[in-house]
Amino acid sequence: MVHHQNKAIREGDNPDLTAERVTGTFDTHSMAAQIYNSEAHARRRREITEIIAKRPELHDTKPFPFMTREEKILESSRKLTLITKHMNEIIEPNNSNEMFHLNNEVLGIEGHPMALHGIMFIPALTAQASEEQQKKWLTRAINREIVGTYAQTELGHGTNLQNLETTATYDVATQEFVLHTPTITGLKWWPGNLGKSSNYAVVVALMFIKGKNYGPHTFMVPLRDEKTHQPLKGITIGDIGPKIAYNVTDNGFLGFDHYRIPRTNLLMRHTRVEPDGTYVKPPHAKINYSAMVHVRSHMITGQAIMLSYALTIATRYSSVRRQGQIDTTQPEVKVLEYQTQQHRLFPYIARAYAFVFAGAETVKLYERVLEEVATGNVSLMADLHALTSGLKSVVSHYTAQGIEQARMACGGHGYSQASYMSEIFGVAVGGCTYEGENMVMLLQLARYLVKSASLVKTGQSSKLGPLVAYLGAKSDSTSLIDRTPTTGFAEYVKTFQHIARRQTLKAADKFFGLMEKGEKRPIAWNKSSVELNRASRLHTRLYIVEAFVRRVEEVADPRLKEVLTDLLHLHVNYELLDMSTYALEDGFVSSSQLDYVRDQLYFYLAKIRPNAVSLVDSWEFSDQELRSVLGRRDGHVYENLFAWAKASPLNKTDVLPSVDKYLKPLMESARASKL
Ligand SMILES: CCCCCCCCCCCCCCCCCCC/C=C/C(=O)SCCNC(=O)CCNC(=O)[C@H](O)C(C)(C)COP(=O)(O)OP(=O)(O)OC[C@H]1O[C@@H](n2cnc3c(N)ncnc32)[C@H](O)[C@@H]1OP(=O)(O)O
Ligand SMILES: Cc1cc2nc3c(=O)[nH]c(=O)nc-3n(C[C@H](O)[C@H](O)[C@H](O)COP(=O)(O)OP(=O)(O)OC[C@H]3O[C@@H](n4cnc5c(N)ncnc54)[C@H](O)[C@@H]3O)c2cc1C
Repeated sequence: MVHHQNKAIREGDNPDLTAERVTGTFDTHSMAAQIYNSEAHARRRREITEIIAKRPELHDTKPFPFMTREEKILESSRKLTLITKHMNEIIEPNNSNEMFHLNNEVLGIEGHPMALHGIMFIPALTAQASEEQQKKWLTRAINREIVGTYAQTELGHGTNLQNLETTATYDVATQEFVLHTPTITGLKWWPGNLGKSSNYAVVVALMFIKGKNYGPHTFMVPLRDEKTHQPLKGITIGDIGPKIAYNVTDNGFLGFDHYRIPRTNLLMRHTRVEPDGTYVKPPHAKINYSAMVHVRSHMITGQAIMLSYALTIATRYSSVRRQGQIDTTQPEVKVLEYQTQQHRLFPYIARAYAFVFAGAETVKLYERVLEEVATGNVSLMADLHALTSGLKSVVSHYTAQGIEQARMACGGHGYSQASYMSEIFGVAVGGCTYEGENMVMLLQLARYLVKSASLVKTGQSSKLGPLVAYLGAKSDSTSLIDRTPTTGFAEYVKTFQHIARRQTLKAADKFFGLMEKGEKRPIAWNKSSVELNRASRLHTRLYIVEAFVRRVEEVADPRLKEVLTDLLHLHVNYELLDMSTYALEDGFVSSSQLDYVRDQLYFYLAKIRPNAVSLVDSWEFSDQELRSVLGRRDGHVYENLFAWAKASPLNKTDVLPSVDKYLKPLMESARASKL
């Protein structure tokens, strides 16, 4: 067997796809180590994939699109039970990265009965429960003796947490909190796995002590009997019905009727209520929002992975799909040869890499903040909140757009559920809403930016944090892109900094100006909010570019460095063109400079072309994980599309009951009336 740089090559594959892999200039295992941020993790992913490949009981019994929701939940529970039983044979104990991969392979992205247990319930208990409480609940949760979720959002309120309606009123006499849902709109609504699976939840409720509202607090609440799984008395609970996607997760509703829990079920790591009702406040007012920050920090990587699923499917398929000619004297080309197809896919391949690099930095910062907060140091919480608010919004927005572009790049077959594109899109686009609606979270970042702008305007730039230090720097008068003989990334970064700084200062000026004219602060804020959110997006996109630059600078392997540098070139040119209005409006970049940027973009589309398949193969998704007929590693698309269609439940019989019952009589009566 010939040794190839692209490790996805196998004998018997579609030769069109093999031809693409042979042109790859770098080792895909080494690139996987960049993507997954360590050689060891990339290797472990492959090992886990191999273990699963050898265990048919962990495979899907039929394609997900052919199952009903009930069947999917049953199938997912079956596999969840198996992986729980055999967890220690497959992954390292308590390794959340390995667990994430195991879940994606075996259970898939549509969710499962313990999705929220791992991503929010355990993190909430870890960060917010006292040691004593952790002894009582956390070990049981980790052992899966109990199943939990995070119940915050209500029918009437998701964004505005101060106006939640669920109350937890302290009863000094019994030392209990009384949980109550006063109205329909106060029903908890949306929490994942609340509907049918969980028997506990970390519930967010407004805490009242002696008539005073202390705002949202988190409580550990038993919901269902541990033996019978029946709802406990005082609890109304159920599933909210099918959603756009993510339907294996039973998002639920929950109401309380004067439901009592002990005082000690308030999560008390940072906040306390003494038996007599004395309130001990936390070191930071938002410390109990940590489970949200946990998801926001990790979902950047999750989104990058879902974008790459779609790009892997579309890029592989574009290498085996032949349609039309470029040179009419030549045979039909692979659709990947079209510049429009490359322009549709390659900038998103670059974005997916940019997002995963930014995601790794975010998780690192999150872990640092988590450690510091545990020792009482809350100084970085605001920075982390601002960064994750911006990143979750920008990354989920472009991920959804990229997946939709990838779907359209697959033509008609992209519209078939055999592509799995609609599910990937549906799951990913949820990220624009959950963990804070994107506009709302951009406005959270904007608060931080406006404070920073105010420091700049009052001559206190030295106080700016590292993420916003550029706001205090002076711009060159014009961009130096194409004005220096060796235009490099530094000129692009300075241009993005200029654009983000100008928009931030302009939006802040608008806001401050309105207040100077007498507008009340919240009115001035609302009237400036579109401009403020533009600033947040530009700031975040600058951060993503910088994270990409930092990573490329670190890479030692020259072959990897070269292709990642190509991708970075593509990224900065594409991004600049995409935000060119901002660059042009104050003349910082001229139209002739933009022509250069455009030429560079086309140059790098062509340069990346031979590496396109290797760049998506490097994410090392198995066929089981991708669940897409179009995205198959071996490229044998057509025969498998036919097999997939034949397996459709509708094809079990030649004549459907609907035909017997309605269409046949209809046609017969139409024929009869003609006689
Ligand atoms: C397990 C690990 C695996 C590792 C492997 C890696 C792989 C990748 C993992 C992939 C993960 C994919 C996950 C997909 C799973 C899908 C599951 C979906 C689950 C969804 C769950 C939910 O949606 S839970 C509900 C979420 N809800 C929200 O987000 C609500 C949004 N609203 C808010 O957050 C708040 O209301 C608010 C922030 C908008 C306002 O809060 P509040 O009203 O209290 O604010 P104030 O106006 O009083 O104060 C503002 C002030 O507070 C500061 N602040 C706010 N939040 C924070 C914070 N968290 N930290 C620090 N500071 C904060 C804010 O900055 C303001 O400060 P000022 O100084 O006043 O400006
Ligand atoms: C797939 C999925 C899973 C979820 N899982 C959970 C879970 O496990 N647990 C849980 O508790 N919740 C969960 N949620 C709920 C989710 O967190 C909320 O839906 C989300 O925070 C948005 O809140 P909302 O629905 O109240 O939107 P709204 O706030 O009603 O948003 C509607 C519109 O109003 C705008 N808007 C609202 N407030 C402002 C403002 N202040 N300024 C400007 N514009 C504003 C928004 O931008 C948006 O355009 C989930 C949601 C989804 C879709």
